Amino acid sequence: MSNRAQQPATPSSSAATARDNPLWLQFWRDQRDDFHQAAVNPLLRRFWNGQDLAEGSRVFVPLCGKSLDLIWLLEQGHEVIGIELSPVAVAAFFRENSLKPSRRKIGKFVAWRHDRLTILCGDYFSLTATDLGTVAAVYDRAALTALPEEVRKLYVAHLERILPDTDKIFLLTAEEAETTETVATPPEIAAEVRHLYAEHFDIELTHAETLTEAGEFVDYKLYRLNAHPH
Ligand SMILES: C[S@@+](CC[C@H](N)C(=O)[O-])C[C@H]1O[C@@H](n2cnc3c(N)ncnc32)[C@H](O)[C@@H]1O
Repeated sequence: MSNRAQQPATPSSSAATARDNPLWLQFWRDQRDDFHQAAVNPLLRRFWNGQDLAEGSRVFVPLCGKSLDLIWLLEQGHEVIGIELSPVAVAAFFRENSLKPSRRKIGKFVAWRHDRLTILCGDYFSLTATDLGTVAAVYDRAALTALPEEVRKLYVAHLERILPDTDKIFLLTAEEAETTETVATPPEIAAEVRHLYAEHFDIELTHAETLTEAGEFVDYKLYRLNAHPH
């Protein structure tokens, strides 16, 4: 599964995420945030309600950037906790949305808070279950796919460690369409998604669409992952 379509500015592959962190920090300092969406993700708007979460449920948004999806999730009545490496991104999020957060050091993170929203600023791979607390669902847009392919397995393993009781993941991916695909080819679960999640989750491909971007075909897919019964 390629990550190119979702965020073309991804740092080059590296076996350890820590080695990519300086690159992400530099992207934000240089305002190279072309992965940022100027509007709420349309698939989130269209399909989130099917998650069937209780009013006020807590939602985790890993690698959240300054996504407007955080605001939309708050508007649905959720408590939201994001994690983002770059303080430039976190500061931009609050400034651009005219919110005045409090800031407090928690373990290896700085917690920026406003009302029902917390963004922990720091490295996802340092996050503990205690830092995070209980969450009902995960919203992943360009988080898994932001990471080098060899690190994605570690990302999923870490997610399972810090969220042992979370049953639901709403996963959005974008990948370059295979040149062999034809309109008649039914959309399929990407082999990598199956490989990463199938051991612990039932995987449903809820929606797929192919769009043309800069002359290339890009497959957008929405997966709902539901943990196997404990
Ligand atoms: C492709 S962007 C996606 C941001 C957001 N999910 C969105 O939809 O706009 C990936 C984000 O992950 C952040 N990031 C990368 N590695 C991280 C890490 N190890 N811990 C926390 N955040 C990280 C980057 O700074 C960047 O903002």
